[in-house]
Amino acid sequence: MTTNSKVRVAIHGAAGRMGRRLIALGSVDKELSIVAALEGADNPLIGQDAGLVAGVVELNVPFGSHIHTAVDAVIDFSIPEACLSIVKTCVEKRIPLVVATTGLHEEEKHEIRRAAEVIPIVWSPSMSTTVNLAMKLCAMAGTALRSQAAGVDVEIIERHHRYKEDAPSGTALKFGEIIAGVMDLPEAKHGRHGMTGKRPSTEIGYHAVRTGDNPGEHTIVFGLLGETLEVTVKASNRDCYATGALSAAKFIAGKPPGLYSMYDVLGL
Ligand SMILES: NC(=O)C1=CN([C@@H]2O[C@H](COP(=O)(O)OP(=O)(O)OC[C@H]3O[C@@H](n4cnc5c(N)ncnc54)[C@H](OP(=O)(O)O)[C@@H]3O)[C@@H](O)[C@H]2O)C=CC1
Ligand SMILES: O=C(O)C1=N[C@H](C(=O)O)C[C@H](O)C1
Repeated sequence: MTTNSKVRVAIHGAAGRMGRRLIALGSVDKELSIVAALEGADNPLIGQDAGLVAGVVELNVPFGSHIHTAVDAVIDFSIPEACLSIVKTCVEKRIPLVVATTGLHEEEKHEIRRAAEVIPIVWSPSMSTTVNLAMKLCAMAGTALRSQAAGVDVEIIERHHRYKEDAPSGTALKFGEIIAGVMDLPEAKHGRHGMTGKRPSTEIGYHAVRTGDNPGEHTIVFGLLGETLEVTVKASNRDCYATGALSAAKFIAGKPPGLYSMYDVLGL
């Protein structure tokens, strides 16, 4: 299934911010080889060498819009519509897949779950080790604090670069889902404005900040009366997501069909 025991990886959304870091870091990873760099058919970089565009050596891998070679895993960092299209391709070709794209609607998420009945998929809104560890810590905090007599207010604040198109981040929503599950907080409140009234005890508040080139920060606030716990995790560049996704590709190649998380990849 692999050539010279290297995992053959295709990057989908390869010319994007994340795609370029995946090409750059993947090109120096001895355990894998980047064999395809996929973009939309009308992308102006089609035909150009992915390594040169990513700022590393020539890889002899031109940007293209279809998979023409043997591939052990695809990594997707694109946009929701394109993500669903590569999910379909991977199902047809029975290729293991890593899904990192966020901003998916419920129906699109449902398609990913259905695809995982046929192919193995790692699906996570954050490939970062410290973000996934912070999720574990927040599950622990939520469990420990859920029966506080005076109540606990959970607010999630995320900061990202000005180019980000979805809000709140997929990671913020995942933090919320995990905490809602352990603390039984069924309502989501996205920002506040005007005469909002007293804060209900049943909600999680989400706040999305968009500034400059921030590669991603999340702060989860557990507010009690008299004291506050905050869990903060910050990326200083995108390589934490790229290295996590490359590890996920190595993990998923050759696995049986099913839905896997970064907890599985990282052994958390
Ligand atoms: N799970 C995680 O750890 C992380 C997830 N993300 C998520 O990954 C996604 C991408 O982020 P980022 O790299 O910053 O975004 P970019 O906009 O920089 O990259 C997206 C890329 O996808 C390309 N694309 C558009 N249509 C298609 C298509 N039909 N087929 C193939 N490629 C296509 C875009 O091309 P074009 O410019 O021509 O439209 C672009 O190059 C976002 O959803 C983001 O939230 C980001 C970081 C970490
Ligand atoms: O768009 C980004 O940049 C990021 N998106 C992901 C998300 O929405 O959670 C992960 C990371 O925070 C960077």
